[in-house]
Amino acid sequence: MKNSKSYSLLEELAANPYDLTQAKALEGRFASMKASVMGIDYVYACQRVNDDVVDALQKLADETAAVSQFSRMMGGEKMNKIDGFECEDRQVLHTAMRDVFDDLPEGFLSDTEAVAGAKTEIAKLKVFCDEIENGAITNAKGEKFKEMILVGIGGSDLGPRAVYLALKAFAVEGRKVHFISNVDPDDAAAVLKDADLERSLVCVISKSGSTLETLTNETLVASNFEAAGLNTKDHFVCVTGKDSPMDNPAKYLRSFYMFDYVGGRYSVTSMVGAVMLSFGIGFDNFMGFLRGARKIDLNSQERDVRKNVSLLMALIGIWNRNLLDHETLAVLPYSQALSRFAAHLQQCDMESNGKRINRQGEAVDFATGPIVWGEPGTNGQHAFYQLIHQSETVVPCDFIGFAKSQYQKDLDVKGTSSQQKLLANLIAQSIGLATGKTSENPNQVFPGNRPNSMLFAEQLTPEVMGALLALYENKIAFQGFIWNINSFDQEGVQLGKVLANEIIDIFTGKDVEAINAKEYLKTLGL
Ligand SMILES: O=P(O)(O)OC[C@H]1O[C@](O)(CO)[C@@H](O)[C@@H]1O
Repeated sequence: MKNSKSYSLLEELAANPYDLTQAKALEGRFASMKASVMGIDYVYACQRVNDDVVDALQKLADETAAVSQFSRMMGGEKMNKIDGFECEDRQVLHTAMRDVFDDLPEGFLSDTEAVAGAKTEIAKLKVFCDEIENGAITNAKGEKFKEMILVGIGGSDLGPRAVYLALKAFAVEGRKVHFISNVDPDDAAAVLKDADLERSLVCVISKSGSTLETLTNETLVASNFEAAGLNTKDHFVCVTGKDSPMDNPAKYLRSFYMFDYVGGRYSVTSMVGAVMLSFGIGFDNFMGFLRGARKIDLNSQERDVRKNVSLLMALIGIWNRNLLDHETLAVLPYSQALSRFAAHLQQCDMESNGKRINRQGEAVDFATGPIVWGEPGTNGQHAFYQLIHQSETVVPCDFIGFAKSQYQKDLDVKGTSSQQKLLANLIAQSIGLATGKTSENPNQVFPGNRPNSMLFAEQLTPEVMGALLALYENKIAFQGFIWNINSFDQEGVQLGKVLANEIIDIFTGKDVEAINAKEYLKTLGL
């Protein structure tokens, strides 16, 4: 990236970025600095960019063939690899999981085999959902299932949980979903205390079928079912990779598959999210969610950066990270339903782009993925916004908002509804961070020039949620393509797993060297 012509141009432009604090700085920018897709507006008026910067970013996208790389990924080219080194060496086809609507425009790429695999699993799922609905599948007493406990961690928990919470307003009447992820026994204990086991399905999710936390929790939950006199085969379904250690259909009421070309953190639109979401919010709503994601995948193949929203988000992220040197990105949804969305994006982005070598195995000479974090507004305003407004650290922010609430249950208090109050705060924060405020009192000076964007839609529906998810997934992929890093492996989490297993061996009395671990345990009295 750094030796491209467009990057030199961007460096020149970055010496004097657009000053959002000057008089009338925002005038006329809201209408012109907006890209829209599926009724979702991405407003970047409060970013430190002008048309010259956006043009240079377009050149960077062109020079790095970002869109072509994305299309080739969708077509099944192996994108998960490091040339010349041992690596996963795989295709990256989470987009095929939503390429199931027979809507391929001419000239667009698709991987027919992966699409066929996705369709097969969706068809199996539809049958399963109907059987639960019409009572063909029940508990031993012939009663219908009304709860589901999802057991999984990382990509097998964060995304599905974030989306379920986002769409809980659309829950099937009388149904509930619980989540167990942490190997902390209190996580499972708290859920099992509240769940009606007799009327519960358990959905165990692990792509590898070998994740310590998930296997431990599966056994723990199963022991509770057995203690209650329930046969786990009547209640447990699994989602796993074909031929993984968990691929044992005889053990489960139903087995669904995900594929090695779908990365864990990109798996929400595969069976990983599908089984639970179809149970919790209904099969049709799940398909609406998929449709939203699919529409964004198609938009992501648009060359013009002012029309390709994911690409624009990616490039503005690169401007902030590499040219303006901002280390983090706060995702701030003004929607309680999106309470776990930032946590999901944290994994999706940081596990993907927290890398320091390129796809040829050489060290990169620039920063890659930002630290991603966030909480819903207005709650966050009363917690960490002080730092965002007035500290030395500049934190770029992505605001997310909706014109209408989901439940449409609101009350006018002192002339405005709660939704209006929420929106007033959202817009106020975006402007305030950008423009800042002068004062005679140094303690009341707001420096401004805190870059932020806004993603805004009419209402958080299943389709809009699918779109939001794909906007960020594709943004992350675009950044990886432009940085020339592999966004699809996660070697960085392996070391911790190996070391934890060594310590588990110490606990079980095995003879391992692990001197540091032994001393550490002794200090802690363990
Ligand atoms: O689905 P699995 O194989 O249990 O993996 C769970 C998670 O563990 C990781 O491999 C690393 O934490 C994630 O990438 C993945 O989402």
